[in-house]
Amino acid sequence: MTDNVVPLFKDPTTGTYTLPGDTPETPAVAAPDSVRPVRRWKRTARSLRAAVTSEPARTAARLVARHGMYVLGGTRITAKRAWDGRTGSRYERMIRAAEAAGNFEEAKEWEDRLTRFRSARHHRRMDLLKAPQDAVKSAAYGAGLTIGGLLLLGIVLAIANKDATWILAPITAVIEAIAAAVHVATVVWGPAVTISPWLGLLALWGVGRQRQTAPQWALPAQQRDDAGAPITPSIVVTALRDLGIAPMRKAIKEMGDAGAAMLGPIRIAGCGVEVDATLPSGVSTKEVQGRRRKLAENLGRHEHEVFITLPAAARTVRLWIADSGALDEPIGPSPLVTDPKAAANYKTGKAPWGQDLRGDAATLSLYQRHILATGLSNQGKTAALRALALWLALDKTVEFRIADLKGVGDWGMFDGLATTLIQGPTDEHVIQATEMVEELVAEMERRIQMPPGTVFTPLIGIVDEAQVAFMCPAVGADKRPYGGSKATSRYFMAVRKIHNQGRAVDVLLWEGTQDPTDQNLPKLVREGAHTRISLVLGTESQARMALGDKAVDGGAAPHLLRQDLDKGTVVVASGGITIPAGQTSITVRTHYIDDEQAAEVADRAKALRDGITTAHTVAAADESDPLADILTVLGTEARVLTQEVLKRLAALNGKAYGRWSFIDLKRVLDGTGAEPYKSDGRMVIGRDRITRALTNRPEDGSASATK
Ligand SMILES: Nc1ncnc2c1ncn2[C@@H]1O[C@H](COP(=O)(O)OP(=O)(O)OP(=O)(O)O)[C@@H](O)[C@H]1O
Repeated sequence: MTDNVVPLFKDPTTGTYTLPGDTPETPAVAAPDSVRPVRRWKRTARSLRAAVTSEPARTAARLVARHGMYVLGGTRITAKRAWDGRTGSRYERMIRAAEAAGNFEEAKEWEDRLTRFRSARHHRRMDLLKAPQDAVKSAAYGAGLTIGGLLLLGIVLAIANKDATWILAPITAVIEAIAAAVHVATVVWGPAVTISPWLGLLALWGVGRQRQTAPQWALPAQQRDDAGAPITPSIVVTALRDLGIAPMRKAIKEMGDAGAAMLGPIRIAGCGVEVDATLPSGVSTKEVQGRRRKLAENLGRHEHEVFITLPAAARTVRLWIADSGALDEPIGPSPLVTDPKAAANYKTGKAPWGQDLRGDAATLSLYQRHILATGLSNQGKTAALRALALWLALDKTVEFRIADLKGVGDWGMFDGLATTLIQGPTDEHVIQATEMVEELVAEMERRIQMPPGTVFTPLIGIVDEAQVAFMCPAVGADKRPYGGSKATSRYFMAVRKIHNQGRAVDVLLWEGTQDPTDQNLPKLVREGAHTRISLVLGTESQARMALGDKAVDGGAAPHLLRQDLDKGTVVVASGGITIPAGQTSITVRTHYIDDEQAAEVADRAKALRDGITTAHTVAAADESDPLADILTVLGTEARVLTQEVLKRLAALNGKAYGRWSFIDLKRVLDGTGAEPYKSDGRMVIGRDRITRALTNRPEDGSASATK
């Protein structure tokens, strides 16, 4: 019950109402007088508090504090400047700053300057001792010369006017001028004495305002919110000072205003700025890297908007700080989509893949490099890998064999472009993918045995969702498992062989894999790739698996990308991309090529090639039908060179035809009426003849290659 409510009680006998403590003889004393002041006090305090904490009052308080602090700060700065100008304290401060930054050479230079300043000051002071005599002498000479000069002028005027009174006229004029000046001064003096302190105050306020000496809380609302504010040297130094690294804080405090000497120039770099900071001795680059979030917050940015890398210079961190929100803006479409004439060259070209953080085009060379692309699910791994394949497909010499172990059609546009396209997630698909990779091994071994100097066409094997293969429990008839990472594991061993020897003969493997662990992405496989790409990952240990220790120690941090927000942003460690000196990786925002656009680019790539027939399974060697397979590989062409037929047969079924030569081709075609013949001086096989031979073949004539 509150103090304002007084309970009444009904007397059952009289029916009247009484106050508590009322008796007929002693009426209840009215509420004590003391109650009232207490209530009033409370009310007054409450309204006072409301008035003081109201927004207009706060704004007024801020205004007063702000301008007061400008004057105080301006006074402090002006006094300091005056003190600096008259003493050697500026030099001493620079010496301390250079020492704190560990730059002893610079400290020595400042010390020399201090010595020179002191000796010059000493000379000035000694000169000052003789100054009064000199001043008296100079005044006497000056007065004598002036009076003499004026007299001379008067004499000349007197002669000219033929009137002796002119002799003193110049002196009289000067005396009158001085009298007038004194009169003016006496009139002005009073107001000047009144106004000058205010002018002085205004000047101090101006200095304080210019140097922003008011505390943050005293600023107007729109200036108080410094999130996304432009980056200045003072913001960077303050952010570093407040990182919570004691030696850094101490060193920067000692440096005072000279703290900005730690920084290189702040350069515009794409949608942000870049600045190198040389750390004071006793502070390691790793410590700064480990406090990325705090640094970002101190800079008024989100964590993902600040990147810390290590440039070539020792004890230096390179900060790239995005303009606020700029990283959330999409980058433009891929040149592959916008330029219908885009071309590719496997050996000399670079895939136009995206933009680095500086906003420069990021291009990747795919020449003789195995690729590993890793990331959490649904973050753009397939799209990033596919964009590379689409560019490379525009070089018609490149052959693709693809196994997509997710199989929802992400690689469907390669049907009619790749020679093999396996799509599906089951063990059966893994078995086929394994056989496809084993065929790549067979082709690689065949190429290795060719005479030195032989030029090979690029053969790219792609296994997307490769973790499915490593985790496959299926075991073959020979008791060898398809998955796993044992010495008997078929997929693992085939990948290892290609990693070890494929590069030199242009048999390359690109793998896309999800959420890496030691089980679904064995160490040896991770390290066999020359180009390692990572989208966002869950942990630093996964980042190490994806990109290697060296890249992560050098600042690569895919685990700090934002899941679902940074789709398509990759961290790349590769010799195929230009990485700034000293860095071990680079962050690239890739262009997104959606399924429809991918199909258009693939159609352009198909138009460069002669009707490729894509095999959707890997045929077993003992099931092959050479005549039918020859017809398949001829596609829509009327005649094809025998060498080309052999190549296509090997691609179609490496096990059956991988080691075939012209003799084998001739053997199966002898007596069929479709034997190789000469056209324009070169041996070819004709499509019509093969079709006829197949039509005329007796029912049991589908002899296999091995029969
Ligand atoms: N470069 C990009 N920019 C913007 N969004 C992208 C980019 N790449 C991919 N995405 C988006 O991410 C989605 C998933 O892409 P993608 O299928 O390539 O991911 P993934 O990592 O391969 O997925 P999964 O793990 O399921 O195979 C796409 O549908 C698209 O919306």
